[in-house]
Amino acid sequence: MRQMDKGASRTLPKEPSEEEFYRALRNGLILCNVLNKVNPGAVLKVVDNPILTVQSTEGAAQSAIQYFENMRNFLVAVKDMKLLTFEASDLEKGGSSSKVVDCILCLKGYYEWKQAGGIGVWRYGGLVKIESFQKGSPSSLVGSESADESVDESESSQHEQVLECLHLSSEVSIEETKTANALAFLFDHFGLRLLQAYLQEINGVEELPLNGMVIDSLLRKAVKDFSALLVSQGTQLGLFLKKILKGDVGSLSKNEFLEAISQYLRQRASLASGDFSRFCICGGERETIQHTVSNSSGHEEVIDLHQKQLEDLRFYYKETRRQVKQIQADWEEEASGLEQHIRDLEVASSSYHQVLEENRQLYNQVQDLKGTIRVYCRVRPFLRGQSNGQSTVDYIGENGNIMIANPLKNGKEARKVFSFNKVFGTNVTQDQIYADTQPLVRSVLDGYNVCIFAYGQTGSGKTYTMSGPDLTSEQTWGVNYRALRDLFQISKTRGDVIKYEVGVQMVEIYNEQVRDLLVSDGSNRRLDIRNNSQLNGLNVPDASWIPVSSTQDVLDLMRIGQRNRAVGATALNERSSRSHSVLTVHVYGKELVSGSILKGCLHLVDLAGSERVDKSEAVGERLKESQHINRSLSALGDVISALAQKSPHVPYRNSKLTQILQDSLGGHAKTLMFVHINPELNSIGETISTLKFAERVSSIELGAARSNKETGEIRDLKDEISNLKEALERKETEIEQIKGGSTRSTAESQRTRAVSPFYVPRHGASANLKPETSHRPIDDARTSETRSCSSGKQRRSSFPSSFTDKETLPRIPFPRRREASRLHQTQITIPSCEEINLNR
Ligand SMILES: Nc1ncnc2c1ncn2[C@@H]1O[C@H](COP(=O)(O)OP(=O)(O)OP(=O)(O)O)[C@@H](O)[C@H]1O
Repeated sequence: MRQMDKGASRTLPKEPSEEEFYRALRNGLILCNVLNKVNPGAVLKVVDNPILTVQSTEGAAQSAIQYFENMRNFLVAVKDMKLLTFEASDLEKGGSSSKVVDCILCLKGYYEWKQAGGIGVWRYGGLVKIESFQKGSPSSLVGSESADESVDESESSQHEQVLECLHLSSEVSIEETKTANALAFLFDHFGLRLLQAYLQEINGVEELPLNGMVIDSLLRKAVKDFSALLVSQGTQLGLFLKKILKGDVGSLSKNEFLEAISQYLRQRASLASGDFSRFCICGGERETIQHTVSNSSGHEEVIDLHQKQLEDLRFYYKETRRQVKQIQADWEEEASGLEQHIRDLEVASSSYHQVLEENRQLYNQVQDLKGTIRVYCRVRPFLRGQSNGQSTVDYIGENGNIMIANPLKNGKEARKVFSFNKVFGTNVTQDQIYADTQPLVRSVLDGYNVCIFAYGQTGSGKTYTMSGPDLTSEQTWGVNYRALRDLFQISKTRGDVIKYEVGVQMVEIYNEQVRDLLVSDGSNRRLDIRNNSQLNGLNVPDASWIPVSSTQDVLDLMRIGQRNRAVGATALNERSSRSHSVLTVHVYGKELVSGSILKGCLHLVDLAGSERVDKSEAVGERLKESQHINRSLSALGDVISALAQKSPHVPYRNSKLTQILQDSLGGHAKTLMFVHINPELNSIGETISTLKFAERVSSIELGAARSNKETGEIRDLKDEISNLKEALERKETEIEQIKGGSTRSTAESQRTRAVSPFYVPRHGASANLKPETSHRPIDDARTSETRSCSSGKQRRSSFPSSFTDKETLPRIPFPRRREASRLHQTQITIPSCEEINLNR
């Protein structure tokens, strides 16, 4: 339409929307002009002044009328030409747009037929049929001509026309049936061919089971693709066919036309040789056909050439495909190789960790044999609000190394590496910390003495490790609670073999004074420390010794301890960090079959902050506290140094702290120190001195730890000795009586001995006993009957009741136990028979 009417190219956009298309057609101007091109003079009067007429309302109405004229004239003319037509309302909203399009396409087809010479019969759809123009007749339609002239025709000619019409309509219906059949056949043929081609072309369909659903979707896809192809190729097919008609020949007979098509198809078929993707009608050129017809030998050459090229292409394609497959296979092989390699590495790394762990355990065993103090270092995380701080901990190795970076120093001094048994980073949980401590704690039940103490500057996390931040949450419990819980659990599981009793003491050392933290009467008495006495295994015998049998008992006691400490705290300002707290767990066990006695002791020590006085800038009471702390910690340092140098004199007595820990540091105990560091930059000085101290501690060798176990055999030997002694004494008494002397009874001559199965007299107290038995308990748990002392009074033991005769030694309830334990301070010397004789 744009080509045929210049006005249309202005008002009708190149690719109009449906709305734009109808708006351009509504005034009928384009349609009339186009129709006059197709059939000159078809519309005699065309209204053509749209812009001027919209100037006023009156003008607009007038122009609407004129436009209506245009549309009416167009529709009448089209109807007269016996072409497809439509209603004016079809151009409005809701009208039948397909009728408008049909009309225009019909007009177009008619025009093209006319342009091609108007030969033969032209048909459009099943409704329009127009016969060729008679020579010399004006370029108007036969249909319309005959319609115009029909009025003047005679009746016979009318009759002929009716017959002709009937004949034509029957011809049309036959043709239509034939066309429908041909189309159906073609569709079957093409449909199946299409499906065939699809199945051959689509890769991967071999693996796909062809069920009804797959066939449906394949068919749908084939039909869709084919429809798209028909639409896109349809126009070009039309042009190609018209070219055949239009060419040099001008017009062809039906047979010639069909022959030309067949010839073209044959050529294309041989060219395409099965490659359907190249089979495209639009590639066909009339010239080529004609050239081919006239010059078939040249054509064969071209075909040969093309076929060769095609073969080459096929070969390259196959080769490329093979190469791609090869590369794919190589990649797969390489990937599986890499996978295997990664798996090997994983295995290697896991066995590396295993070996590392084994090494660590072996190392710990060697350390145990040497009696080296075990040192674990724990790094406190940055606290809330300090998260952006620069950490002085540069690196933590898996083998117990820690590297401290000092940004204030250069060169060698900028980085220092320290080695310990283990270093725990900031993200380590309380559970993990205890897991490494557990074996040590458990050995208490086998009769070992164990000491675990926490060292580090104020705020570095000592209390966090030993007690935990929150008593109410089991997850955050520190070593103290976990250790006791563990001891209870194991003692329960061993219940059939060993009978255990567990008791605890809790003291603090504040300003070089030892205070009982488990007192219930609020007394604040100074307590003495007894070393080497091993009276009941209690180093501070005056401190309350409370039996515990469950974790709840421990929690209750801890609360009492904390309360007693807190009392001090209000008076003395954050006392907790200014005093050393010592929780001592005593474990007594008796093997039910052998009768052996196990006696273990666990010290859990939370030391006061280790910072220097000058740094804390303390004055007054604080200064005094700091001086005491410093003194006790430096006494600890001196003890450590003396032990490290294996010096003959170790200055334990220089502080209460070292006195309490004497058995753990110098005896045959297992000792573990948790050294804590604060990663903040302003603590770097303290951090370095703390770690240096800890390294010195880790170098001390105490000698292999020894279990405090007294076997049944030893006890039997002791019984025997005691029986022999008694028999000897009886003999001596008899001799004396015979000599006519004394009337003193045997009972009177006996001196009271300690009643505890765990009692060990001070050095030299029983000098006349054989050396190997002089340090051993001289009484027997099985004969725990109290013996009368010189004053004739009965004394009672505060030891676990299960080891004493219950009839003669009732269990002493808390808090009377404390008083009872005090009784044992009285040193009772037991002279030998020789001594008795000498005295006499
Ligand atoms: N491993 C840790 N994870 C999380 N917070 C910690 C850790 N260690 C310590 N803290 C926190 O750091 C603060 C100081 O810890 P803590 O009181 O245990 O230090 P301290 O060395 O016992 O101090 P003081 O010498 O004054 O008794 C507390 O708020 C504690 O909760």
